[in-house]
Amino acid sequence: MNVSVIGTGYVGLSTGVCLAEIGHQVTCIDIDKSKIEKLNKGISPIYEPGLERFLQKNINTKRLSFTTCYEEGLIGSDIIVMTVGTPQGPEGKPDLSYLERAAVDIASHLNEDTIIVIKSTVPVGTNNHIKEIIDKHIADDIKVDIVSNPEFLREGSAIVDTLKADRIILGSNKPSAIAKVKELYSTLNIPILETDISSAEMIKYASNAFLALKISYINEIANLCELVGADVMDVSKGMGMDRRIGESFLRPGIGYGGSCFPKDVLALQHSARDAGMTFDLLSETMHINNLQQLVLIEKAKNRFGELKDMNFAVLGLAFKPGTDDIREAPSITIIQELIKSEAYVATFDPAASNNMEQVINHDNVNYCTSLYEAVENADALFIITEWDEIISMDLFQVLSLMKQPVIFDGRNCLKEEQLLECEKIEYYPIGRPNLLRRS
Ligand SMILES: NC(=O)C1=CN([C@@H]2O[C@H](COP(=O)(O)OP(=O)(O)OC[C@H]3O[C@@H](n4cnc5c(N)ncnc54)[C@H](O)[C@@H]3O)[C@@H](O)[C@H]2O)C=CC1
Ligand SMILES: O=C(O)[C@H]1O[C@H](OP(=O)(O)OP(=O)(O)OC[C@H]2O[C@@H](n3ccc(=O)[nH]c3=O)[C@H](O)[C@@H]2O)[C@H](O)[C@@H](O)[C@@H]1O
Repeated sequence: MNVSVIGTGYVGLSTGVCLAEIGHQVTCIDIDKSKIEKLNKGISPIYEPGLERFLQKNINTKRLSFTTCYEEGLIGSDIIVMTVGTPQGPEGKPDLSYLERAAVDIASHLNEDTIIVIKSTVPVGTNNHIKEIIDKHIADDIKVDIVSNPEFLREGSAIVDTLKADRIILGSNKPSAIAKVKELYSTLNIPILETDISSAEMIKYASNAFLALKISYINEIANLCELVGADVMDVSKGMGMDRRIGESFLRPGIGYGGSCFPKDVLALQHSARDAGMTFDLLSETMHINNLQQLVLIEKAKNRFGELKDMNFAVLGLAFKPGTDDIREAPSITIIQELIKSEAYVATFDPAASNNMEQVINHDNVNYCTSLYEAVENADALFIITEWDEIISMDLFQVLSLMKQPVIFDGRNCLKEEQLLECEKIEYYPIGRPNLLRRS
């Protein structure tokens, strides 16, 4: 099939590359010239495991190409997949302007009937709104069907998640359009749920908000565990063994970040408010998450009192391992708090330092190219992102480089056996007993 993908961000690029990989002829369109120039050279503008290899392979086999030109990119397209961003707008309402602009661009260059699949995360009613825009701008004799097909991939595992998704949701009132989109995915053998457009749109928000809720729940349990002397890691494990609860998304930490959970929970709350409902569970989920991002700072203040003029190493900047994305990352809140306290910060991240430097460029913050450089002379170390490189660091070397052997582990990711071997360490995890060896 000939497929045009609109937008080459995390979703668009992963979708385009994977559709080419399973044999479709794919053209990706983006308005960002510099991205398209890079992509045409086989360079991925984002860090995503496995993506660049598939990108180069499919460019070489001529199944994948990139352009900034809608006219060229839409020629002969059987299906157009829209993946442009829907960032947080005023009062938490998603900003649909990128999607609306893309809809006008598609409609103005379309010269045959086609199916438009919307993958971007959008509130109920948006697919119909986009269809109205397209109908208004296309030639009278051309017909377009819309299929809502929300995306569930995670950053850091986007390729695997696309090729091995748990489910594909297809929402449409046109059986012929659904049949065609099913054909697009047929070789993947992924279970498909067919539904109406509104339910498909709601499934996306309901899923993301539920996962965010699960994280806030386990984080509150972690905070309670600290107060009553239980170990949240055992609690989480024990809960997860119940198949009705499930073990995933019960990892306690310093809160969720990323480009989607924060914005999607807020957007769902906004939709609820528009519909005359408050949905307090969502407000609580967000409130808990905001406080959780500050938990390590609180622990440091309890330990040291004033943080002024102290040196802190911050390991991990990305909102999760396996990505260079720092959108809404807890590291931003933590570094900003340290700056506010007039402390000095040395950071290390295997992929996200350049992105963070664009957001926080301050005299007190030093971006190091090695983990061991970042910890040198530190009064304490914050672990923010559980990258393999950080989990498997040489703890003895790290402690020997630090001024004081104090570690605040925001992801409970350091190995217990290794910690127990340390003669002198102060280790403060989340929701479990501290390890204090001061002798
Ligand atoms: N990032 C993720 O892991 C996931 C994101 N989503 C949703 O998918 C959508 C896209 O997210 P990301 O890929 O992260 O966004 P992104 O911000 O990484 O990429 C969006 C791309 O669209 C391009 N674009 C904007 N306007 C355009 C236009 N008129 N024509 C062509 N290209 C245009 C931008 O230049 C950019 O390259 C959002 O609605 C998001 O909520 C859904 C699941 C996962
Ligand atoms: O709509 C989206 O954009 C995507 O949002 C999330 O994916 P993503 O944000 O890439 O990453 P996750 O693995 O879900 O992690 C999100 C945040 O939650 C945190 N998290 C996750 C799991 C957990 O147990 N504990 C926890 O604190 C992570 O550290 C991270 O900050 C969803 O998992 C995807 O299904 C969805 O498609």
